[in-house]
Amino acid sequence: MAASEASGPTVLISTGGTIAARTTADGAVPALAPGDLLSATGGEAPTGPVRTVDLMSVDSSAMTVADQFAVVRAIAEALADPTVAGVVVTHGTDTMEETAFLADLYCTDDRPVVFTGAQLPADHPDADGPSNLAAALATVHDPAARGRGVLVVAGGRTLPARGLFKVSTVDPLAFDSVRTDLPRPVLDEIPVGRTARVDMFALYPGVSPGLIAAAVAQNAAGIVLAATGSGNTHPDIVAEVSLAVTHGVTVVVTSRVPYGEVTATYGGGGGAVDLSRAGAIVSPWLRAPQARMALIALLTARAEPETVAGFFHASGFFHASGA
Ligand SMILES: NC(=O)C[C@H](N)C(=O)O
Repeated sequence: MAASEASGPTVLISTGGTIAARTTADGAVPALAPGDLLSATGGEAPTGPVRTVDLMSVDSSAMTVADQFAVVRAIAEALADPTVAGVVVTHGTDTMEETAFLADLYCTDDRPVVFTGAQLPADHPDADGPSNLAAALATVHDPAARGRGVLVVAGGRTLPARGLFKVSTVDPLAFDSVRTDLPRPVLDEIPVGRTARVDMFALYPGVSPGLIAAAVAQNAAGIVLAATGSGNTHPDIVAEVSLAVTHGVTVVVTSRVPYGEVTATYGGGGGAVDLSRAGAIVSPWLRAPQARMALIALLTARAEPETVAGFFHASGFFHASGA
């Protein structure tokens, strides 16, 4: 999309979350419509015209995969209008790393797509939502935001969706990134209808291998393991992974550690070397929540294990052999 064509409105898609929440006797719940969110910014940013889409009103921790794909489709529908300058999505922060990443997986348009949210409800005296939304709307008009895929704006910080994770339950600086220059392999068709089931487990000392067997028995198409350290676990888990792969389940290994590359370094029966030999695919940078969204998208498109492996390989950096 040429910059000159996109001089029309920004589309603001609201989905709920704390940015839209009011405090009630039963806890904070999303209640505000996108128009209310806009008025709360008090015209703080020079944003140009804004067209609103009231897509849903949910706490992001309660989002379904169908909801997440609905957000991705709403972004695509907004960008189908060539005059639209860009898109802002308001979303709960709990699972923003997942939905923003899912949107980034299908993002081939140069126009900015910016997610934002808040840590404090809209009726809190220090509510951070209005300034976050104003910053997100301003980002749409920032030439430096073009062609970068989906961005996330919170607490005065702008980060790419790919590699993002939530780092604080309450601090306005809600997010950090495993690294901000990750390659962005993209997928071409946003699926409609039923999506593949992918389960995700964190591994720990004494973890029961039965967890993996249960996922296989319940017909999971894929499993993502947030293993310890650089992708390691107990040999009994490796044995279950091997069985799962034999049953046609695609297994991806990542780490429960927030920073650093996940690599097949360790052996000893339970290391990432052993998991790889058992047929698991190593995700070098994308951590479990984002690796799971990628695996859902790939398996819904009926990707073969080689294609899945190719995606995760392309999501990392080339290492010369022996390096
Ligand atoms: N700060 C937030 O937005 C948290 C909220 N539970 C949500 O994710 O919807």
